[in-house]
Amino acid sequence: MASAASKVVWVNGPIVVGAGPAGLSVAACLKARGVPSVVLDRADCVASLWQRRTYDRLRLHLPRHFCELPGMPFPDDYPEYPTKRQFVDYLEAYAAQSGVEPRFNQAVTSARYDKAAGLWRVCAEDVSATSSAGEDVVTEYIGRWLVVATGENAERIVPDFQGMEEFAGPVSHVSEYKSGEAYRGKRVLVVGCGNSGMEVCLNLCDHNALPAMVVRDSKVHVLPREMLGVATFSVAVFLLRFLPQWLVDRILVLLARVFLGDLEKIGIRRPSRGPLELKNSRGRTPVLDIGALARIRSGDIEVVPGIKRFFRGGAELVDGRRVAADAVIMATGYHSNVPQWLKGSDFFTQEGYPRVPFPDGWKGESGLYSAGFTRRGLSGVSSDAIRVAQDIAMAWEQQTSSR
Ligand SMILES: Cc1cc2nc3c(=O)[nH]c(=O)nc-3n(C[C@H](O)[C@H](O)[C@H](O)COP(=O)(O)OP(=O)(O)OC[C@H]3O[C@@H](n4cnc5c(N)ncnc54)[C@H](O)[C@@H]3O)c2cc1C
Ligand SMILES: NC(=O)C1=CN([C@@H]2O[C@H](COP(=O)(O)OP(=O)(O)OC[C@H]3O[C@@H](n4cnc5c(N)ncnc54)[C@H](OP(=O)(O)O)[C@@H]3O)[C@@H](O)[C@H]2O)C=CC1
Ligand SMILES: O=C(O)C(=O)Cc1c[nH]c2ccccc12
Repeated sequence: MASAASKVVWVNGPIVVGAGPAGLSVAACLKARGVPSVVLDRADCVASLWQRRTYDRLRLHLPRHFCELPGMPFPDDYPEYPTKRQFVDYLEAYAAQSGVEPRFNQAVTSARYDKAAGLWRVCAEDVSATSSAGEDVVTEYIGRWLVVATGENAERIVPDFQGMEEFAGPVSHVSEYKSGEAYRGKRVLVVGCGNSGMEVCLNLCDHNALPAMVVRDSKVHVLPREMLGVATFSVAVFLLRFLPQWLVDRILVLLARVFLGDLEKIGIRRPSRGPLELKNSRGRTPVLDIGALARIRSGDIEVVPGIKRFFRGGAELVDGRRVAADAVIMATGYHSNVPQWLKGSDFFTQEGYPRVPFPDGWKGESGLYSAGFTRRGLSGVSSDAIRVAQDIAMAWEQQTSSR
C-alpha cells in the first residue's frame, strides 16, 4: 500500500530536478561558486535521455562547440559531430569533474511553494527495484530554491490512432529504438518526419529493412546539415546577429533549395512558416539532413501522407491508399512533464514551458528557476545554467553574509 512521505530532507542550497545536461550544468556552475545543491533524477544514471532513450548510431547534429557545457570543453580529439558514446562519456566526466553526485531513482511527483515558511517542498518517489516491496518510499525535500531541469523531451508523445489495437505487429516509440537489426527484411511504418523519424528511416535502410515514413500534410522543413563545409546552424546563428528571424528563415529556405533541390518531386512540401519560426513557436526542429533525402530519392525510404486508421496488416492513409507494415515506430515527438508535478505556480504554461520567452524564461517567483526550456538545444541549456547559477549564488552570498 502507498504511504505518505516517509522521510524529510532539508536541502542546504537549491533543489535541482533533472540530471540531464541542464541539471548537471546548473549544479556544476553553482558548485564553482561555492553553492551546494541536491540534484534529483528519476533514472538511475546521468543524462538518461542520452543513455537510455536514444539509438546506438546517434551523433550530435550541431557542431561540437554549440554543445559544450559551461566550464568544460570537449576533448581535443572529438570530431565536429561527436557520437552518442562520446557525448555520454563527456557528460559523465563533467559530473565527476565538477563533483556533482545526483540522487538517482527519485521521481519527483509534486513540488509546491510553502508561502508561510518561504520554502519549496518537493516530493519524490523512490523508483528503484529495492523499494518495490509494496510500499512507496516518498522523500520530501525542503529548500529555499527550486530549479526545474526536467527537459523538453521528458515524456513521449504517442498519438491514439483509430484501429491501433487491431494492428498485429509490434508498435514502439522511437525512444526505444536502438538499431535496425531487429527489423531486417521487415516493412516498417515510421510515423513522424522530424530528425528522429528521418534518422531512424536511414538506419533502417542500413539494416536492409523497408521503411515507409509518414509525412503529415506532406510538410516538413529539411535543411542540409552543412553547405560547402559550413554548418547550416552556424550560418543561421551568424545571420541572426544582423537580420530578423523572418529574413533568416527566407534565406535558409532559399539556400536549402539550392543545396537540396526541389523536394516537392519526392512528396515533401515546405510549411508556410519558416524553420526557425516553427522551432521557436511550436518546438518543431527542422530536419538537418544526414542522408535520408538521398534514400528517399533512391526509393529506399517511401514517403506517405497522414494516417486515417490502422488495420491488422498496416494502415490506411488519408488519400485512401493502404500501406502494409510488419511493425510501427512512432517518431511523434516528446512533451515536457512540468505541469504534472509543479503545483500552484503559473510560471509554466499548460505545455510545460516558461511563459516568458527566451532569454528571460529562466527565473520565476519565490526562488523558482528553469533551465533547458529555450528550444535552443544544448546552447540554450548552457546559457540558462550560467544565468540561474549566477542569480542563486548572489542570493546565497547575501544570505550567508547576513547570518
Ligand atoms: C534524439 C535526440 C537528439 C538530440 N540531439 C541534440 C543535438 O545534437 N544538439 C542539441 O543541442 N540538442 C540535441 N537534443 C536536444 C536535447 O534536448 C538536449 O540534447 C539535452 O538532452 C537537453 O538537456 P536537459 O537536461 O534539458 O534534458 P534531458 O536530457 O531530457 O534531462 C532531463 C532529466 O530529467 C529527468 N526527469 C524528468 N522528469 C523527472 C521527474 N519528474 N523527476 C525526476 N527526474 C525527472 C530525466 O530522467 C532526465 O534525466 C537532442 C534531443 C534528442 C531527443
Ligand atoms: N542527431 C540528432 O541530433 C537528433 C536530434 N533529435 C532532436 O530530438 C528532438 C525531438 O525530435 P523528434 O523525436 O523528431 O520529434 P519532433 O517533435 O521534432 O517531430 C515529431 C514528428 O511527429 C509528427 N507527428 C506528431 N503527431 C503525428 C500524427 N498524429 N500523425 C503523423 N505525424 C505526427 C510531427 O509532424 P507535424 O510536424 O506535422 O506535427 C513531426 O514530424 C528534436 O529537438 C530533434 O532535433 C532527434 C533525432 C536525432
Ligand atoms: O538538435 C536539437 O534538437 C536542437 O534542439 C538543436 C537546435 C536548436 N535550434 C535549432 C534550430 C535548427 C536545428 C537544430 C536546432
